[in-house]
Amino acid sequence: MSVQVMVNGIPGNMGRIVAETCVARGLELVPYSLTGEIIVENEAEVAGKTIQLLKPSNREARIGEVLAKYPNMICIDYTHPTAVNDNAAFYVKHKIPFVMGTTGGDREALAKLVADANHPSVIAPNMAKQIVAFQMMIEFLAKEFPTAFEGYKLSVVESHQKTKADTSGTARAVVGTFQKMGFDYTPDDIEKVRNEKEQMERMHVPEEYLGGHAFHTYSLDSADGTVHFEFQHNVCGRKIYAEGTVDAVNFLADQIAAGTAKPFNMMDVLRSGKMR
Ligand SMILES: NC(=O)C1=CN([C@@H]2O[C@H](COP(=O)(O)OP(=O)(O)OC[C@H]3O[C@@H](n4cnc5c(N)ncnc54)[C@H](OP(=O)(O)O)[C@@H]3O)[C@@H](O)[C@H]2O)C=CC1
Ligand SMILES: O=C(O)C1=N[C@H](C(=O)O)C[C@H](O)C1
Repeated sequence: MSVQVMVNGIPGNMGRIVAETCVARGLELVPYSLTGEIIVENEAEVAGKTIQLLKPSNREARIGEVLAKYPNMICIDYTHPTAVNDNAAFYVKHKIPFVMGTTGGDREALAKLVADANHPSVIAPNMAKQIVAFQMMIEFLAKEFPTAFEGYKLSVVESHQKTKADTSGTARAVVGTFQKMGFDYTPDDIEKVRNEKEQMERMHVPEEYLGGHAFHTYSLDSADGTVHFEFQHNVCGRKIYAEGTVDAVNFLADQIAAGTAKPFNMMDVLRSGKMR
């Protein structure tokens, strides 16, 4: 039996591509989606299906009908940083397993919510396999060689499409790991580039990807300026995250079937060998 998924955040950019990727990889797309209050339409055409859009104001009244038809569905959330905690509380309340790709919100409260309920979930600010591997590499550095870059100066710059609502959740998470190495640097210090001219001229974002890209550079410089390290991940488009999201859904479905589901992150998914 194929896994049933409700993709929330349609008709947004990630919602659309994730829904298409779910269908392409053989998952059953549930024809409902949680959306924002200001969306005027009640339906959207995605992946060859008509998707009914449920707003924060009517989702409580409608979710019973959705769960009656799709009792085993898994939700995928690509909505808005302001919706993260509220949506997660909704999934926990209705006992719906979920994969949360949306960044921002109160991440500590989110982690506490799922931990207290031992709720089946995968939460991560980045679903791209190779970026998750990079995050694990930096975690390894922090654990095994925390003083390797002692005295160095950290700087982080990220560029995303100008419509992005928040600072990169990935950069925030990586900065959290650098903090474990003693760097006096906070997520507020991350430099955001949202000006398209600067994105092309300084960050070298190809023009055709101004509407969807994620460029990150983490620089480490020795105190005397003679040594420079640079870690960079530059993604054009969004396909890589959509593929990782489907991997996360399949992983979570396996855990549920085995009776071992609990809160996970993408590092757990990568470790499982389930990422394509
Ligand atoms: N984990 C990962 O690998 C990745 C994470 N992301 C994250 O995913 C999120 C979405 O990105 P993106 O698709 O580009 O953003 P978009 O703005 O294109 O789409 C977001 C959609 O969510 C809707 N929305 C707003 N509020 C709610 C709500 N309360 N409930 C449900 N839907 C709502 C928006 O509607 P409206 O326009 O009316 O507000 C919009 O349709 C961001 O946080 C982004 O950082 C993105 C890529 C990869
Ligand atoms: O909004 C995006 O586009 C992205 N959001 C995620 C983040 O904030 O880290 C992941 C990736 O950078 C794309």
